[in-house]
Amino acid sequence: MKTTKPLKELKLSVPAQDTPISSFLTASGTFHDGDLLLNQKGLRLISEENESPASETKEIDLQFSLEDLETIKVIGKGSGGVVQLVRHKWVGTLFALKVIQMTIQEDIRKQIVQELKINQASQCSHVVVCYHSFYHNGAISLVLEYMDRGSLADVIRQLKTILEPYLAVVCKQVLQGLVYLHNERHVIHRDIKPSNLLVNHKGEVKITDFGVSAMLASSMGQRDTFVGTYNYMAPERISGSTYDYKSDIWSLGMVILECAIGRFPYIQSEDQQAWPSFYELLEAIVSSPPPSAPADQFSPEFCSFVSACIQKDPRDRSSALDLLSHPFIKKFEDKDIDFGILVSSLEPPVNFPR
Ligand SMILES: Nc1ncnc2c1ncn2[C@@H]1O[C@H](COP(=O)(O)OP(=O)(O)OP(=O)(O)O)[C@@H](O)[C@H]1O
Repeated sequence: MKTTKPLKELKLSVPAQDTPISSFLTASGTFHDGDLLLNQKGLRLISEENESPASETKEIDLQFSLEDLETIKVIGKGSGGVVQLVRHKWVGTLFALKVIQMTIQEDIRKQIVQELKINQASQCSHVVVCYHSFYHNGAISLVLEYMDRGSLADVIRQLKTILEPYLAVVCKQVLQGLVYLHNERHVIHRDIKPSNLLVNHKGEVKITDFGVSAMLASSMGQRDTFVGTYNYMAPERISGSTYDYKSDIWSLGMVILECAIGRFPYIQSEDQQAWPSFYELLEAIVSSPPPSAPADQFSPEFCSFVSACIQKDPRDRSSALDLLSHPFIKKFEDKDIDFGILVSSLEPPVNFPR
C-alpha cells in the first residue's frame, strides 16, 4: 500500500442544512416526527395509527427536566454535537448529556429520531440507556447513562493492545448488545467502532450511538446516508450493495482485530505515516483479501473468531447469536476475567473526572 499523507479518521462532511426546522416543528415549538413528540418537557411516543387524541399518548416521566441538571464539564465531541457530564441537582446522579443542534440536514435529523426511538425502548444491559430526551432552543438533548471510563478508543489509546482473555470478555458483551439490536429490535447499528463502545469502571461494555442506525422494520426501508468514519465499514456497504445485520459483524471483527494487533488492520506497519488515502482504503476494503489475525501471535480460537467476522461475503460471516457460542468466547467464560480491574487501572480519558 502506498505511503501518503496521514489520515487518522476518514470522514465525510455533512452537507449544509436544506430543510428549515419550522417544517418539523409544531406551532407550540414541539418537534414532531411520525410517532414522536419532543419538547421542553420531554419525549412522548404516540401510536402511529392514533396520533390525535392526547389522552391516548404514552407519557414518559415528565418529572425530569433539563433545569434539574447541572453541567460539570464537556467530556466529548462527535460529529453531531457535544457530550457533557451533568449531575441531577436533587438526586446527585451523573448522566452524559448529548446535545445535538438541529441546524442539520434532514437525513441526519431522521437518524437522530431513530436513535431516540431505539434508546428510549432499550432494555438491554449492553446498550447504553437513554433516560430522557428533550427538544429545546433548536437542539435535541439526550440524557444518557454515564459511562465513566469513556470508550474502547480511549482504552486502546492507553493500552495499545488488549490481551485475548479481556478481548473475549469485551466481545461477549458487544455480541450480547448486537443480539439485542439485531434479533429483538431488528436494527442494524451501522456504525460499530471503538468510540461507540463505551466502558465503565465495572468493566461493562455497552453499545451506543444509534445516530446512523436504521430500523429494518420501519417503512423508511434501507437508507444509504452515512456520516462518520468508513474505517470499519463492510465492503458491501462501501460498494453500495444491499447490506444487513452482517455488516455490523464485519465492523466488530475489525474493532477486535485492531484491539489485538494495536493498529488499524489495513495499515501494514505501525508507522503512522503509512495510512492509505481515503480512496486507497475504500479500494482495499472492497478489493483486497480481508485482514486476518496472524496465526503465529494469536490462539487458533481467536484467529477463527476474527475470520468468522471478517469475511468479504456477508453470507460467510457468522451471526451475533452464533458468535456468542464461538470457542473463543467460551474459552474464557468461566475464568473470572475482570475487565473492570484492567480499565480502572488506566488513567480516565482526558476531560473525565479523576
Ligand atoms: N454515555 C456516555 N458516557 C460517557 N461518555 C460518553 C457518552 N457518550 C459519549 N461519550 C463520550 O463523548 C465522545 C463523543 O461521543 P459522540 O457519540 O458524540 O461521538 P463519536 O461517536 O465519538 O463520534 P461520531 O459523532 O463521529 O460518531 C465519545 O467518544 C465518548 O468519549
